[in-house]
Amino acid sequence: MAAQNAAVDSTADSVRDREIAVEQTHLDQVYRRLEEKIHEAEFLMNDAAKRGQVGTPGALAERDAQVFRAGIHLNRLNNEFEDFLFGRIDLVLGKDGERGADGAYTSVEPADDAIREDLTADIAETLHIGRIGVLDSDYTPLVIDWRAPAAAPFYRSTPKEPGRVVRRRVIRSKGRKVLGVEDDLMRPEVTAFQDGRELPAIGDGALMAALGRARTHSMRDIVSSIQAEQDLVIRAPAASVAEVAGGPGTGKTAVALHRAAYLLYQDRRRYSGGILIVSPTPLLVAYTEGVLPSLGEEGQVAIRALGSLVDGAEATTYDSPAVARIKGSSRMLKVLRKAVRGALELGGAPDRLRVVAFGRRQELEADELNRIRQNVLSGTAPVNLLRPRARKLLLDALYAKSGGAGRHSDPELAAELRSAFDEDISTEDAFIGFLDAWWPELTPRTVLAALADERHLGRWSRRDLNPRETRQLARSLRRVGPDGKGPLSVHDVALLDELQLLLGAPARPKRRREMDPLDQLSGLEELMPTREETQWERAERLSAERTEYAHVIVDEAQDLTPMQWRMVGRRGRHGTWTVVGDPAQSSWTDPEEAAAARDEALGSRPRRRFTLTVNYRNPAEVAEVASRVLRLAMPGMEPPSAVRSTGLEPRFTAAAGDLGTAVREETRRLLEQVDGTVGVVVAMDRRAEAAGWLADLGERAVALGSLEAKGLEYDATVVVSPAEIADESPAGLRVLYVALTRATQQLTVVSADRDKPDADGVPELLLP
Ligand SMILES: Nc1ncnc2c1ncn2[C@@H]1O[C@H](COP(=O)(O)OP(=O)(O)OP(=O)(O)O)[C@@H](O)[C@H]1O
Repeated sequence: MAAQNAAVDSTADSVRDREIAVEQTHLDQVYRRLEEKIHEAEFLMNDAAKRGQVGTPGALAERDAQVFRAGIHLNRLNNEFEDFLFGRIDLVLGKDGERGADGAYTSVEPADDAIREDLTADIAETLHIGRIGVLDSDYTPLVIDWRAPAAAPFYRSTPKEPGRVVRRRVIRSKGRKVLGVEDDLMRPEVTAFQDGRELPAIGDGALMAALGRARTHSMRDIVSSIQAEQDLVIRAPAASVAEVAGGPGTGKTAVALHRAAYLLYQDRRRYSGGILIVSPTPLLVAYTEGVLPSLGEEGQVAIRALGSLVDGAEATTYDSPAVARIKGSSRMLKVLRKAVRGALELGGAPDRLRVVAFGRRQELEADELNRIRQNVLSGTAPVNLLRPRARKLLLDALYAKSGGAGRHSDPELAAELRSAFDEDISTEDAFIGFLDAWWPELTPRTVLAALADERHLGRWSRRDLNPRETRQLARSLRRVGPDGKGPLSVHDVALLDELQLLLGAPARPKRRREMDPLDQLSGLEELMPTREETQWERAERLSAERTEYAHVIVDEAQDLTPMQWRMVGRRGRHGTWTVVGDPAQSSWTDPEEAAAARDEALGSRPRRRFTLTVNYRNPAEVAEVASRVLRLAMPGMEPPSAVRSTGLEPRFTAAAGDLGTAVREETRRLLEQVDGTVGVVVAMDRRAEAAGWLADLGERAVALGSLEAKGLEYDATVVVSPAEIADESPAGLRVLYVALTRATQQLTVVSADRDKPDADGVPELLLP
């Protein structure tokens, strides 16, 4: 019997080896073609460099453009050289037998006679799928870009709805070497033939192999194993708003990133306006940053944390939940509106204006000045932009007092007199000094600093915040210092953005440019690089200055506060949107207020809703423990179904003495058991302490505050004192749900006394 099994194994091995060799031959052919293309690009670069020596402005511009294009080309090819061919589908003949622009048959359904009555069929087409498309010199497709319509069956086909696909294959390769293949049969009942030989099926499927891999500190793309329900979202038309809901681990972040790459592929011109991906934390940005380059997309997509959305501001701290709740609430809008007006009067605004006009002293008293200020402020324009109007009304009032208005009946002479008067006064030092103090140019940071004074804030917030909230808010803003340049919190950044809008951009001094002969040619300026700036620098500068995007993708959307929705909304006023989130993971306490702000940001655009239902991250054993908290946090809400099981039950331990020692021990144990990362999730207040606990355990172990764990995942996690996390804020149970759903393999829960663990160490909150 053993001998018979060995024979079967060796036959299987030889079929596998043969299939690997088949794919290797194809990959070799693709690399040969890629090398040819790289030579072409290099030739372009050299040719362009030669033109540069000619030196006329036209030749210079052409050179720049060519170098730019060839550079991108080369860069993409080099980047995608690693592991770029990952899939293959074998298909039977399509219904109409027609081919599309990429050379592949277009029909999704099989021809009537494609599968014979005896359930045999011939493979009519084999397509290889990769990160970019590669055509052979005769334009036959060697590799189809994963985003091309012809690649859709690779993702969409299921045994239930196979379409033309008989076999789907995932190819694993490293560099130029094919390492393995994993096949799924979409029509297991059919025996298919290719070149007279029966089509074999190898391996246990690619998805499980991908899910079981150890995690590092960077997210991987899922391009070789996107599932059908995810593919529907990735390829959804971008006409309006795609709203994607799904529990933890259903691939929302992965889908959002792949969608960005897909949209760019579909319509690069339309999305030249840029795609913005908004992430809740810098940790999640760092975690996901590598995915788009691995999909061949860089440059057009900006991934920004909520705390880095405003240029020149970078959030480095977190507010307590109570303060976050105040700063995030839409009530702040009214407070800020009053603050920008009120801030004008701070800094010792003079209560009298004295100037000399036409040789006589003119004065405006406090009540007149006040009337003028109120009159100007009755306008809705941003406060800094109202300054010219304030100046004009001051001059009007002074002119009226001077009696100049009645001096000439001739309108022309009267106008001349008035203009001489205005010029006389507005160049006077006393007037200039007065205006600067009485209507200062405000910056968002100075107003934010002004809010830190409880007396001032009390005046502006009287109707909208209670005295306790006012005190808490003022105290928290003291951190930003008198000039507003101190450390900012994530929620401060949304306030700064709102203030920027309410104040209007302060007039920036224009950058001086050297004289350029091309400046005389109208219209060319936009096309031509200036002397001080290369095309590359210019592209970088434009993307840094960009504040509006063609498409905005919001990840972890359930967490945006109303003020953050306003900030993000402004960045996609004219764009289309993809919004992904899970209400059960929301750390925001007032979901209705946030929903209203979200509706306002998304406007009346039609919405398409999608739901993702399968948890690819957590083993069933971990998901079951997390679902106990979901029941408490969101009664009636169904968790997604976990796709795999490890047989490893989560471990519960009650810290007998020092909590730190227990956590350290558990972390050390897990580090021995998994190859990848271990995340230790603690209440926000314990972050620094927890970092100390893990100090010498190496880079694979990371301590995180509960809010920082958003969107991340680790091979194993240690969740420390569930009760402490749950008690942190009114949304604490949902935050705990997030913490419990980070593990891809193992979960350990360490309880403290307040968790009231039972005899087995299971904390009260996690009892079945
Ligand atoms: N089709 C897939 N093939 C392979 N891996 C997948 C697939 N879909 C999701 N994953 C993996 O599952 C994990 C969870 O994905 P992701 O982080 O995108 O989920 P999420 O819905 O954003 O989770 P959360 O709401 O908890 O942040 C990741 O490791 C991701 O790579």
